[in-house]
Amino acid sequence: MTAAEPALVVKYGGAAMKGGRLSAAAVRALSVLVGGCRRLVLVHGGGREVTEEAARRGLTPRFVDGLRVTDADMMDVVRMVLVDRINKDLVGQLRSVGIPAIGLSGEDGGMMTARTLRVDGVARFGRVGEVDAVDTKVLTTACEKGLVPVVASVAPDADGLPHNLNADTAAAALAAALSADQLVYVSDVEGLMADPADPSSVIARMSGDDLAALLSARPPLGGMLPKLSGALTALRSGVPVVRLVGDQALLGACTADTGRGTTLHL
Ligand SMILES: Nc1ncnc2c1ncn2[C@@H]1O[C@H](COP(=O)(O)OP(=O)(O)O)[C@@H](O)[C@H]1O
Ligand SMILES: CC(=O)N[C@@H](CCC(=O)OP(=O)(O)O)C(=O)O
Repeated sequence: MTAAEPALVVKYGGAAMKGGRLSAAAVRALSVLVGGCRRLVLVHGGGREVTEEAARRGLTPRFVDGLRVTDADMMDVVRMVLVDRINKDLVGQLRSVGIPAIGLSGEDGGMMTARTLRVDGVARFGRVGEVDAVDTKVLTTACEKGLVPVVASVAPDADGLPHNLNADTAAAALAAALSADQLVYVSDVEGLMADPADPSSVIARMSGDDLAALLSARPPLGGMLPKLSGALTALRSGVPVVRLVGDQALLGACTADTGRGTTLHL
C-alpha cells in the first residue's frame, strides 16, 4: 500500500455511539472496508461522554457556536475521555473482531498541531484549537503496515499545550491532508435535513457552492455546523465527495452512491 492508494476518512460521532462503542453495523462496515486495498482512517468524537464526565466532576459544560468552551480543568476531562478512554475502548472493540486498529491522537508522532482558536483576536473558547498543520507520515506509515489509525481529536499547540479540536474539523483536516477520495461523517441522523424535526426531509445531494451559500445564511444547525464547515473545507481542498450518513448506511456510503444520506460534492 502506498500514499497514492485511495484514502477514506470516516468520522464516527459520539452521538452514534452507545456506551462509548461503535454500533455493530459500523463494525461490520469497517471490517469490509479494511479488507479493500485503501488507506482507512477512523476519527472519533465523544462530545456527549465528555459532557457526562464533566457533570460528574461538577463542571458545567458551555458551548458557543457548537464548540465546547474549554478551560484547563475541562481540557483534562476532554483528554481523559477522548484519548484515554474512548480511543482505547474503540481500538479494543475493533481489534476484538480482527481489525488491526492503532490508537492515536494529534499528540502522537506530530500528526496534528493546533493553534488557539481566536475570534477577532480573542481566545473566547479557551483551549479550543483549530488545525494548524497535519503531518500525514504517521498515518501513512501505519496504513502501509496494514494498521487502521483510530484518531482522537486532541492536538498540541507549538508549545506542546494540548488543545481540544472539534472532531468533525479534525476529520476534515486529515481528509484534506491525505488527499482522501472520500470523507464520511457518521452521526445519529441519516443526513442533513431540510427540517431537523422531520427525518424524511434528508437532502440527498448538495454542491459545494450551495453548501457555501447555506453556511453564509447562518441558519441554526447545531451539531451539523462543524460537519458542514468541515465538508466545505474538505471539498475546497480537493476531497471530491463528503457524505453524511447514519451508522446503518456507512458501508453503502463508502462503496457506492446508494442514495442514502446526504452527498456533498464539488
Ligand atoms: N438540519 C439538520 N439536519 C440534521 N441534523 C441536525 C440539523 N440541525 C441540527 N441537527 C442536529 O445535529 C445532531 C448531530 O450532531 P452532533 O450531536 O454533534 O453529532 P456527532 O456526535 O455525530 O458529531 C443531530 O442529532 C441533530 O439533532
Ligand atoms: C471543540 C469541541 O467542541 N470539541 C469537541 C470534541 C469531541 C467531539 O467533537 O465529539 P462529537 O463528534 O461527538 O461531537 C467536544 O469537546 O465535545
